[in-house]
Amino acid sequence: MPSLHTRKRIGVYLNENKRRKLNFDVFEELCRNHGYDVIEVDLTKCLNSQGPFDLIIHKLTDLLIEAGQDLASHHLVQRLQVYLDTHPFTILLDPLPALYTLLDRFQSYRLIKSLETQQQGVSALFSPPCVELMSKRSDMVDLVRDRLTFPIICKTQVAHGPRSHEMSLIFNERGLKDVTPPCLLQSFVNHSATLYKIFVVGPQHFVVKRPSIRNFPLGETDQTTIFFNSHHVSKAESCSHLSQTPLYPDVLPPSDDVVRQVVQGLQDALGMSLFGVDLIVDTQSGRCAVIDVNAFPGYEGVSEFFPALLSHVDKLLNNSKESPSALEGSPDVPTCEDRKMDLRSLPEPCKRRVGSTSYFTIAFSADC
Ligand SMILES: O=P(O)(O)O[C@@H]1[C@@H](OP(=O)(O)O)[C@H](OP(=O)(O)O)[C@H](O)[C@H](OP(=O)(O)O)[C@H]1OP(=O)(O)O
Ligand SMILES: Nc1ncnc2c1ncn2[C@@H]1O[C@H](COP(=O)(O)OP(=O)(O)O)[C@@H](O)[C@H]1O
Ligand SMILES: [Mg+2]
Repeated sequence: MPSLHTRKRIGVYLNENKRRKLNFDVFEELCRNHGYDVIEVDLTKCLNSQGPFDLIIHKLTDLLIEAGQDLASHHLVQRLQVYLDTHPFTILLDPLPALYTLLDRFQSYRLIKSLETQQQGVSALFSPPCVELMSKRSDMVDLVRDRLTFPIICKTQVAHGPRSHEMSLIFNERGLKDVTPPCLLQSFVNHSATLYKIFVVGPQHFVVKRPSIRNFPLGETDQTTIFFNSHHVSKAESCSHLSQTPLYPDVLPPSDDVVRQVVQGLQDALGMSLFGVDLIVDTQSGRCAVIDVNAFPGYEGVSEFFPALLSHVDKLLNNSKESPSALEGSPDVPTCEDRKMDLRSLPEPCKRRVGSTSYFTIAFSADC
């Protein structure tokens, strides 16, 4: 007789640092008081024995980066992928393909650029011109002359991880010797040291004002390259020398329409619920530049984060038709044993039907 879990089950995968910064235990308690079971997901162990999961909230970015260099991390990600492939009703916040896009600034900016081109009429939104540099190519100066304007901001291609916030401001062609490919060069947009962070939680979003980088004279100057860490500039408590500014007139925040347009465009393109967008307002034109998109940011300054997240999780779980908790243990749902075959021996995923649900039995060489 299949075991029926009456309470829906939420898996959580966050590293200790993130869990502590968010004080996520409070959210988990909120969920339990709301009738959910909350389970910390351990990717080093078989997920079937920890599941079933109706929904998994995660920030896997560290592991996704490590999985590119380390087989053990790769297997952990693969274990989750096999679980998701064999439990199609488990909701993942947020889908892995979207996270891979946001890990690479080249891909992120191509996506932001596509949002800009989708606009009708006078575009209120734009993505500052940028150049992707895989190496210090011989035509780099010509590329910059052709596509960018000084000052230029240089960002690593990889958007996450310890070195991903090390940046530089370049003020002339001589300064281009300081670039560190693979990197993205982007025209700097004067925005009077004011950054607007849009924090998205499902259907809701919250705008938080943050310090940023002061204005510079446009065009080439003799200023030598400035190296900085963005986490010293745009945190709520940052007071970097780059943010020390003469008294700028108050920068008008982006309009609600523009914010909604950015959020909707990114949600449609990425299919994500938990992300942050960095917006700056061009001091000259008043247009909004989208300069960064982050998966599962810190939501600092958003006091409504937990209630908004619980409300979103509620909607997702109450709208989901079948629940893996209800189906788990059904004779036809593949168990851990079914999958302990060698990946190489199975030419195609085997498809099984359980009622209206198709389950795939995917061979997996490691313990599931
Ligand atoms: O430093 P936090 O906690 O405020 O959050 C970081 C975010 O700062 P923000 O909340 O936007 O001010 C931060 O946003 P920025 O990159 O600073 O725009 C990132 O989202 C960062 O995640 P990751 O390390 O790039 O995966 C976030 O780091 P994690 O919290 O995910 O480690
Ligand atoms: N094109 C730009 N013009 C002006 N300032 C920028 C631009 N791009 C980034 N910045 C500044 O640099 C900071 C970090 O850039 P961002 O792309 O958000 O990187 P990170 O992923 O480190 O947050 C921003 O918060 C903003 O202050
Ligand atoms: Mg940012």
